[in-house]
Amino acid sequence: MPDDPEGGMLSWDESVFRDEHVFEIDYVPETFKHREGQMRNLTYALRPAVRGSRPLNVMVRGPPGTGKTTAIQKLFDEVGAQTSDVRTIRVNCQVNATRYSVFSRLFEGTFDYEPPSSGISFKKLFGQIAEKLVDDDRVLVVALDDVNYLFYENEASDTLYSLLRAHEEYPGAKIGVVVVSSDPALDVIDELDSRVQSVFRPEDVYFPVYDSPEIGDILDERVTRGFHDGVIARDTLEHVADLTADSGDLRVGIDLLRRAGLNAEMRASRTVERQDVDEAYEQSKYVNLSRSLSGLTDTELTLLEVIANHDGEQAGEVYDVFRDHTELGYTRYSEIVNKLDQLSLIDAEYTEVDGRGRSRSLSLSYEKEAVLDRLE
Ligand SMILES: Nc1ncnc2c1ncn2[C@@H]1O[C@H](COP(=O)(O)OP(=O)(O)OP(=O)(O)O)[C@@H](O)[C@H]1O
Repeated sequence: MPDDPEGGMLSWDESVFRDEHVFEIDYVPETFKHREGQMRNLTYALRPAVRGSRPLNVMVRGPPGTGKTTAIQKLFDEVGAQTSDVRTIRVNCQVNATRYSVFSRLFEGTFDYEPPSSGISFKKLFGQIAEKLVDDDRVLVVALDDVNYLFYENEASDTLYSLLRAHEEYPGAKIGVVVVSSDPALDVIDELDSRVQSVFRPEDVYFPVYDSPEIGDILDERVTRGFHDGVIARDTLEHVADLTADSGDLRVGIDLLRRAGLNAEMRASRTVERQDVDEAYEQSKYVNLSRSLSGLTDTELTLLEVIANHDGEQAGEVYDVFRDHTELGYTRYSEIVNKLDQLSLIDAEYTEVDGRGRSRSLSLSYEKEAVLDRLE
């Protein structure tokens, strides 16, 4: 309860925050600790591009919230500072999950305007990007961030094939690819068609989860920039680091700091206490869930809701309910089930059903209320 004698919240011009923006999702940190080795390997792979040659392809892997996207952003900034002869484009495959949509994004990055909305063929789209590259004598480095989403949609092989063999159709086109996967269960190379495997031999760069001391160290810098002096005590920050280490996702910690700060303000306190952190954790522990949900289509969300209300039932029974909401056939339904499973939103486990052989039972990976609350 308020520990301010006046009661109520801190007044509008009082705040625990010096700069709340450093806790926002799109903030690119000034320093990037504990990733020196990864940055070195990435720089090594891209160095040829700065000299005008095709760079080495790279496969970046690691669980969510381990700094992969940040590394790419830092690296692309550094390349941009060196030369304007390399074009670097990061594609978020959660948003651009088909080959056509990846290339639309590349078109936009190349020409600074979107491709015609009336639609042009993939071949034309590709041709214009490649010709521009050759005309400008530039090297293109494409980062396919969260590439696992291309696999869920069965678009990964076609997309990579087009990028990796561009120089055959468009002589002089120099393209390097950095694929970034955050799905530990996905064997990227293994899942590609053999025609892609034969041309894709990437350098491997791995991002392990940060341990608690590393998390504390990284968050300490946000605290210094984001909060006024003395707002959060050392042992409270260590508590934040420990909670974050449980999930391994640094996003949890950043979200925790922000929410804990807001909770402190709500109590009209100028300091963030352990209770603020613990209350905040009830929301922050779901940042990954919220992020996964934000990338789903309406149909996928509908199916997830049906599964939430029929937790643990057989796939066939769930489909009967789902069919009341959509026109989709069973094949497409199974594909969506697979995607939700790969995203670790559900567990689709094969079980024996009496007299009917094997069937999958579908159960939620999170508490039902946590999912339903976020679907509203
Ligand atoms: N070493 C670091 N120093 C400072 N901030 C970091 C560091 N590593 C990660 N972050 C921060 O943690 C958050 C998550 O990092 P990032 O988006 O790079 O992770 P990711 O591995 O790409 O995650 P995902 O696989 O889910 O896309 C970002 O807000 C980023 O600023």
